Amino acid sequence: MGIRVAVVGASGYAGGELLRLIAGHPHLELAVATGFAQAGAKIGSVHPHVRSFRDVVLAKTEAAAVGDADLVFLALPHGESAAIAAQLPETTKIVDLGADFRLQDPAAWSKYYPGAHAGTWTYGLPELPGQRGRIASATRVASTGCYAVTVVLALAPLIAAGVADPDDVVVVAASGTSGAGRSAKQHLLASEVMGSLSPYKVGAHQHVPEIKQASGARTLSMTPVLAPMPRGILATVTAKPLTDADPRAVLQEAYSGEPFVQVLPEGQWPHTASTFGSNAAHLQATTDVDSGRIVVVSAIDNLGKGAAAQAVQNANLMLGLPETAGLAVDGIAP
Ligand SMILES: NC(=O)C1=CN([C@@H]2O[C@H](COP(=O)(O)OP(=O)(O)OC[C@H]3O[C@@H](n4cnc5c(N)ncnc54)[C@H](OP(=O)(O)O)[C@@H]3O)[C@@H](O)[C@H]2O)C=CC1
Ligand SMILES: CC(=O)N[C@@H](CCC(=O)OP(=O)(O)O)C(=O)O
Repeated sequence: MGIRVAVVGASGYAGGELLRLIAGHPHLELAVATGFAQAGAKIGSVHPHVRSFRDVVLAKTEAAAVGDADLVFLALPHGESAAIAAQLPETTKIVDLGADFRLQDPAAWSKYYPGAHAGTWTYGLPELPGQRGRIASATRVASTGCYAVTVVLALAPLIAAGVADPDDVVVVAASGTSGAGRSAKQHLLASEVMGSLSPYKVGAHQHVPEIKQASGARTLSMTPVLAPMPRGILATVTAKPLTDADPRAVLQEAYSGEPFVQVLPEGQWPHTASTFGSNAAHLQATTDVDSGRIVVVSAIDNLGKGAAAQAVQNANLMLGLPETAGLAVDGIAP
């Protein structure tokens, strides 16, 4: 028998990807899946691509539904995780995919999110120095934001090495539409998105404080762009150099033993499609010949390394399983 896990918020995009990963995981078993408006529906009607659980009925999202699951994935809208988490036994392991417990600074929370700051859990990015061990011994882990993981992987080693100026970082990052969740929104209609790129939350994105907290950046401008594709994030991160070190060599050294983070061969630049369906992050770096700025391009699948696969990676560590269990390093292309 496998380790019993619950997916709370299973009817959403991140929840659906969690179900797909659990179905193929060698050690995990689905104990229960819940929905909110879609409670009572069969998984087969909500996520037709997840055949393995097609006859499982979504329970109502409430703490009681979780029962005796060993680990709970929370894939709920921001602000909804704390109430459920507070009702679960302290021994129940939880991985939260939402933002509720990511930030250390309550003032940073209040600047970008409604409601009171719920608290701070262990930050779920194993590739940060020392973080893998902290996650392995934690019972509560806050998985990273999708833009945050894309940018932090590109930036943190360069700031830690004193190579990039933490006070001069500029990010432009494009995301597929699934990053905005599944609920109907006018700006996500096919007629608004198809054949068009559009910036949004310009000058005020909620992941900026998370990126600063996790990467060591102090001043950062980020412009998100909605891209006409279902999945994927491609971030271009530029920073003022503080030394003449080769940024690519710094990233290569930082990630040489990492199973999921790959600095691509010289001359190859990341494509979002190469990461689809996987927990991979692809990076490439150079120095801009005109401005002298460091340029790093980083690509992930927002539902993979940006959400569900990252959450499973954290769960694997918390459960003492092989970190890579049930996760793909190879994407789907074209
Ligand atoms: N999409 C992404 O790329 C990423 C998402 N995340 C985070 O994961 C979480 C889920 O995101 P995503 O799957 O995209 O969102 P969706 O909008 O696709 O799904 C939201 C889920 O929450 C349920 N829900 C909606 N309203 C409530 C409510 N008031 N109380 C309880 N449950 C509710 C929905 O149930 P129902 O449909 O049955 O009403 C659904 O299961 C969010 O915190 C998001 O920020 C993190 C990283 C990336
Ligand atoms: C395209 C799009 O709208 N993306 C969302 C990503 C939000 C999200 O999912 O936030 P977390 O990763 O913090 O949970 C946005 O930019 O707000």
